[in-house]
Amino acid sequence: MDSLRAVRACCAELPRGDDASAAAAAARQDGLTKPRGSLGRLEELVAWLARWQGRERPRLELVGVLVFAGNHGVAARGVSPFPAAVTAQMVANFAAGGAAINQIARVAGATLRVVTLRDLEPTADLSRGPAMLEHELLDAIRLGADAVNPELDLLCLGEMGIANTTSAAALAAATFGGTGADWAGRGTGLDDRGVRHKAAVIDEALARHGDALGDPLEALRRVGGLELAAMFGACLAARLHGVPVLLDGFVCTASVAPLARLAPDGLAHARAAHCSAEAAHRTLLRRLDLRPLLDFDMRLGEASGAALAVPLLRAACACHDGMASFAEAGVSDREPAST
Ligand SMILES: Cc1cc2ncn([C@H]3O[C@H](COP(=O)(O)O)[C@@H](O)[C@H]3O)c2cc1C
Ligand SMILES: O=C(O)c1cccnc1
Repeated sequence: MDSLRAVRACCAELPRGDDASAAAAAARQDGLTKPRGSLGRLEELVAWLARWQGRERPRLELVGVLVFAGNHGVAARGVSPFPAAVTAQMVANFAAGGAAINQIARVAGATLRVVTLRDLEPTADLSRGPAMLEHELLDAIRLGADAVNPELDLLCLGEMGIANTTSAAALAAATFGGTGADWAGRGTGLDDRGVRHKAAVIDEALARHGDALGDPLEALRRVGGLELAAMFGACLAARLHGVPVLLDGFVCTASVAPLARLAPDGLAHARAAHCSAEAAHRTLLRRLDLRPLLDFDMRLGEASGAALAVPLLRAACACHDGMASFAEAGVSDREPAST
């Protein structure tokens, strides 16, 4: 992917996953000692993992958590209660093991990697002009893509970047229409007045960029951010490598919305791990036809919601792999329907 044109071309020909493995996994589920379908969404999740891993019995030996960190020029507009310096301070906290994601990733049996974008030098203020130049967008997409280990069995995606819920809301508005008020939320804890100001800043951005936001990659360049572009690149690379993806909250989901617009099934290899308490996340998930696994009132980011869903997938795989079939266990299957 050495040009935006190459990124577009790549999106036009995404791999579809392995039908045979998905079908074999579903067939195996039907023969296990349980009423058919009784493990509900655990069964569907196994078939999804099987499709993208290309394995009838998916495994979760190598689970990665990638957190991309970047700063935003729009932070200067007072759209977050926290100062931009917190981004770097939290990156240091990740390295020291003191953040929420350090704990949740450990519990999930996942390896955490934090990637900082451009030494945390901020983007330009998206309310006054494009956040990034074309080469900056491309560099961030590539950094994200290159951060994905192709050997992973599952990738959890997340971010850290003060003011990035403003960028995410603007990108959601660019993707699905609507105004700042439709997509702006409290982020790290704005009061009502703060949310109104944030919505007004987003409206300024939407007015300034106008029709140019109609193109998904141009929208990502103009109102996205470096860590959002990196998550986009990582999600795309995961698709190419056959690595299934768990998306985190509002910011992570917004960052991959352009992929859904560049290709009709662009997010088929991804699942929404949770629905964030950031108000517009539920709307965004609906618009993308993503059904979250968890709804836990979390609104942190850092891939925390994505990593929290990993144990669910582990349980799904353990049942799939370890359960006996009716024949193996000598359990009577249901009677054929009587006429
Ligand atoms: C201490 C702290 C730790 C965080 N970890 C994730 N975020 C989250 O909050 C930020 C987005 O919210 P806003 O748009 O309101 O600034 C992002 O950095 C996100 O990852 C944090 C925020 C703070 C303050
Ligand atoms: O849902 C998210 O991604 C989110 C919400 C608030 C703050 N940071 C991230």
